[in-house]
Amino acid sequence: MVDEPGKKLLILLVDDVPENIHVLAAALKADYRIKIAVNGPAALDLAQRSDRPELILLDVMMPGMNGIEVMRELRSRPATKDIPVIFVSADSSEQSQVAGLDLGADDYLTKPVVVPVLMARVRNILQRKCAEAQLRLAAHVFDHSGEAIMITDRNNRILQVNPAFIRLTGYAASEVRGKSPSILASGKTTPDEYRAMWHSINETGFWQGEIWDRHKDGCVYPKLLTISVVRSVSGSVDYYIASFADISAQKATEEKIRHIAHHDPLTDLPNRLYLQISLKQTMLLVRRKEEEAAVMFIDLDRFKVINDSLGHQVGDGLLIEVAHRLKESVRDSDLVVRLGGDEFVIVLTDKNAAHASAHVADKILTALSKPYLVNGINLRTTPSIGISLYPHDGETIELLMKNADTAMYHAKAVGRNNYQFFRAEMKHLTNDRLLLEHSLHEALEKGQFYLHYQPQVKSENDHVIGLEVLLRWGHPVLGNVPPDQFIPVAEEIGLIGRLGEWVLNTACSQLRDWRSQGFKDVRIAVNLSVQQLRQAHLVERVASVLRANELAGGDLELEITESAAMLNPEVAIEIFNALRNIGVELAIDDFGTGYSSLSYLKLLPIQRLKLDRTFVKDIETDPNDAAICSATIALAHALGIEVVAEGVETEAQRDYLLHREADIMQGFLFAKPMPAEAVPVFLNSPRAV
Ligand SMILES: Nc1nc2c(ncn2[C@@H]2O[C@@H]3COP(=O)(O)O[C@H]4[C@@H](O)[C@H](n5cnc6c(=O)[nH]c(N)nc65)O[C@@H]4COP(=O)(O)O[C@H]3[C@H]2O)c(=O)[nH]1
Repeated sequence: MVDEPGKKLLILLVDDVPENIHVLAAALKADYRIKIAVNGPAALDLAQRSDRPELILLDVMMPGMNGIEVMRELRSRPATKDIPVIFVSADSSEQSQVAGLDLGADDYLTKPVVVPVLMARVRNILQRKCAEAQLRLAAHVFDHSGEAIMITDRNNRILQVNPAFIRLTGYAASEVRGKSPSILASGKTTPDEYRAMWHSINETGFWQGEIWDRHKDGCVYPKLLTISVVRSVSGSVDYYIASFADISAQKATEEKIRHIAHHDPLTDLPNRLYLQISLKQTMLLVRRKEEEAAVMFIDLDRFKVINDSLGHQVGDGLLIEVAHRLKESVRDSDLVVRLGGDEFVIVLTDKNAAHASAHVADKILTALSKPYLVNGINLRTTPSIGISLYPHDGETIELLMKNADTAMYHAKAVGRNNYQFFRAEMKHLTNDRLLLEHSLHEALEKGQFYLHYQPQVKSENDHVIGLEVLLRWGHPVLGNVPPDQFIPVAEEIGLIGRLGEWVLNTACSQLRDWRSQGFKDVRIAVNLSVQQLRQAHLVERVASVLRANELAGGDLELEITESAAMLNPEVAIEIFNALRNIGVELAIDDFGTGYSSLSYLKLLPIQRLKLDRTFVKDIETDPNDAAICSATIALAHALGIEVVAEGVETEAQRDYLLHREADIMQGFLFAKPMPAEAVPVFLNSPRAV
């Protein structure tokens, strides 16, 4: 029986004499709800209804079933056995009172009832019953609480613990009774933390917080602990009540959420948010230890091309492997972060961060340039790395990141697959790149592109047999932007497909013009980007352009760089075969700079290899380059493929290549790339027989 606030307690009056009932009801009705029964059976019936009385005033002498019998019946029934009963009887003998109390009555009143006495007895019994009910409830809560509860005395010795405590700590009650709660301590909570806890308990009578305890089996676990003080009326401490719950699961969830917030889901590397937090700490630490930090920005060269042409799954697989290789290239204490896309950042600290980061950059260049096998596809990529140093290149995170990014762009601009330290004069570069991207988008519509043609001659007789088509961009502000600079950007921003198509259309229509002017024997050689190679219906598009300009397949040679062909050799073989089926000739460009696999080279249905001009350049002075040229020519001839030597500038180079039987030559020695209108003049000149 626990008081329900606002609801009066119910008393059942049992008496066969209406006057008696009247007296009792008049006395009690102001403070209690009243129900009346005029005989025993009616009393029993009302006593076990759901609206059960909290107290019964029971007359002893009644006709039929007397009060004693009613009492016995009440005590025998589970629903009514605990209802307090006061006997009200005209029999004031001691014997009768004792008999009634023996039967289990809670009190005994004699008639005529003295109202104040009646009121006091009723109040006392109800208060006592209420207190008992509350105690029962508290005991139930103590025994069945999911939280461990521990009661200690004023000296903080354990008095009582509940079953949840036993479950949670592993200790039996008998093992802890009389002991200090420090038996549970793990050693992980510091003396300072305990001091703060006791300060709060003594000052406010309450403390709540997380501490680490040790289970009896030795496991350490976190718990949320609440301690409150129970004081006596005089204010002195009687007890401390501690309740606690194991929050390992909650902690694990929190940890998981923190991990998700701070990590990149694809590679599981820390993310940008984590980098911000960690870099701040690194900067403080480095300053204290008088060291330096390096922030290395790493971007994969032409990742977009791989992603767009081979699909996101392959792109994702590549990023996971790159993340793995980056981790392998640094010490455990260095931080490797994925910013997003193909951008990674490494932060390392050292007494000499420039030296350390150069060493790491070298390792990364080697590690990331090795071949990848993703979803059964052989891939190659290289990184461009920009490095900024703290405190030298910036005192804030923003500046360090910006400068490393600028240095990375510089690494890209000077040819990719290298690393660059930030230098103040690089700052203008980022703006240039943004301007370049922006301008490229509108360059086609604004008609800023045009073509140049560079003759290719047969080595043995200088006959012009072909013209390489070279794209030019004349920007009103930037001037003539070299294709080496804008073509990679066009690839990255996804413009190369449209641009390549424009080149093919324009060059084919130009060749038709020349054909109509009587130049029958030259073909054109058009460069094809890796993205075009993967374009849907490439072969149909090429066929349709040829048809539209009344050209045969053999009038067109398509040049694909070695690295583009080897990006996915199986696909390249398939597309090359389809192009061969419509008669188009095929050449591998920049041969020697990539990583051709000979087994694939044999399978590619190509007619020509173009020996890269970097080898031709030093052919007379560098024995390595000379050896590469000779070997390439021999290899190509063994496979029945012609060799075009690029960048021939001197007679000596020409003689050397002629001697090594290079089939075709191209270079400034014969002619520089020229506008379309200069071509007929050149073709008619006595040199180009
Ligand atoms: N130093 C020297 N250079 C010589 C000599 N003879 C020719 N060259 C240059 O060598 C490059 C030959 O083109 P590439 O290897 O296909 O290399 C090309 C090609 O990869 C790319 N490119 C040009 N036009 C296009 C195009 O329409 N589509 C695509 N996808 N790429 C293109 O841009 C690259 C650079 O083109 P360019 O700057 O026009 O540079 C041209 C040409 O001007 C020489 O004797 N000495």
